[in-house]
Amino acid sequence: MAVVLDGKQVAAELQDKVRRQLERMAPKGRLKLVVVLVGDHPASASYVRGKQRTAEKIGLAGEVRHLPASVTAEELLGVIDTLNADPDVDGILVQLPLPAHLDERTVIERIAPEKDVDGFHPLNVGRNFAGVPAVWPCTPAGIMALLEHYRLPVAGRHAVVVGRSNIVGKPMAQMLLQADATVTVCHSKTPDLGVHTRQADILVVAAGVPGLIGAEHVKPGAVVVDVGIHRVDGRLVGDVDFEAVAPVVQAITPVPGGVGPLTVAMLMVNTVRLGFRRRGWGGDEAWQ
Ligand SMILES: NC(=O)C1=CN([C@@H]2O[C@H](COP(=O)(O)OP(=O)(O)OC[C@H]3O[C@@H](n4cnc5c(N)ncnc54)[C@H](OP(=O)(O)O)[C@@H]3O)[C@@H](O)[C@H]2O)C=CC1
Ligand SMILES: Nc1nc(=O)c2c([nH]1)NC[C@@H]1CN(c3ccc(C(=O)N[C@@H](CCC(=O)O)C(=O)O)cc3)C=[N+]21
Ligand SMILES: [Mg+2]
Repeated sequence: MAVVLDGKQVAAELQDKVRRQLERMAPKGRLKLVVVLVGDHPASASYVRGKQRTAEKIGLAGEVRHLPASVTAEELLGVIDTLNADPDVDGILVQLPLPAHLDERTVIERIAPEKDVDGFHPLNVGRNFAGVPAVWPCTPAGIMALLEHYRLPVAGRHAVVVGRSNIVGKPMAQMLLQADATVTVCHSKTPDLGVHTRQADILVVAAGVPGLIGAEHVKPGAVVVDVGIHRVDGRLVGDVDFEAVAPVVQAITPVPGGVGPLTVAMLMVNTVRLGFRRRGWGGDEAWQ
């Protein structure tokens, strides 16, 4: 039976590290993260509450700017401009997806890159892909922290990523590549997924399809990271059929309690890194 990788535990440790650094800087001021939530997408509202709760717990000011689903592009961009210009605001996150009448690209590109805690702005994407230090998107960054925590080697391994979204799959593949893995990326047009996933030493699944990966898709002894999150019959499940896959592999993340909490913890780390840099409180060495 596999080791169950405890994302919740690793997230708690990361948060504690961040909390101690914020405590040290408390005499200088309080960093602030603003989450912009448009409309009433129920899953989004629940994630956003989780983010705000975590922020407050570790000593960040966490504010949710809740806008109606009917908000115009001009109004939303105006809110972002105000947050960009506000010297008290260190991090801005616009919760995705946005209602269909709003163009996500335009909105993401409006966020000041030095406050872009998601790492979605093209300047940060470009820097990251070029290997220039910037903040990485929270989900892949959290997964790398998890692999490090459990001392699961990446260099020289064959990593297979299922999914190629800008928020998970692509940055995940790039982070694994920069950590010296050999990387394969699969997507909805990949004819035979199993041919690739069965070769994975490290398999990261971010397809958004419940139960997509079964025992027949994995190599015995692999490390499996499940990014997917779905509410099915009132319970949370991932893209991996946990019951079927866990007995075959070396290690696997659960859903819930795996990647999700790490995403939230990394959001805090990114906020603090950007805040320290913007306020001149020191570089990364100041809080690591
Ligand atoms: N736990 C966490 O912190 C987070 C969880 N999530 C969850 O992770 C999942 C993925 O999110 P996200 O990347 O935003 O999703 P997207 O829908 O943006 O991307 C899904 C990707 O998976 C590919 N895909 C879809 N179906 C298949 C299939 N049958 N076989 C192979 N590839 C497939 C798509 O291919 P194509 O490009 O060809 O369309 C696409 O590249 C979702 O369940 C989401 O809720 C997301 C973010 C954070
Ligand atoms: N701009 C933006 N940035 C994001 O990072 C972003 C986003 N938009 N839109 C939606 C996705 C999804 N996402 C999750 C965060 C935490 C959990 C999480 O904490 N999950 C818990 C369970 C939570 C629950 O109980 O519902 C767990 O897996 O244990 C899940 C998913 C961030 N995303
Ligand atoms: Mg949209």
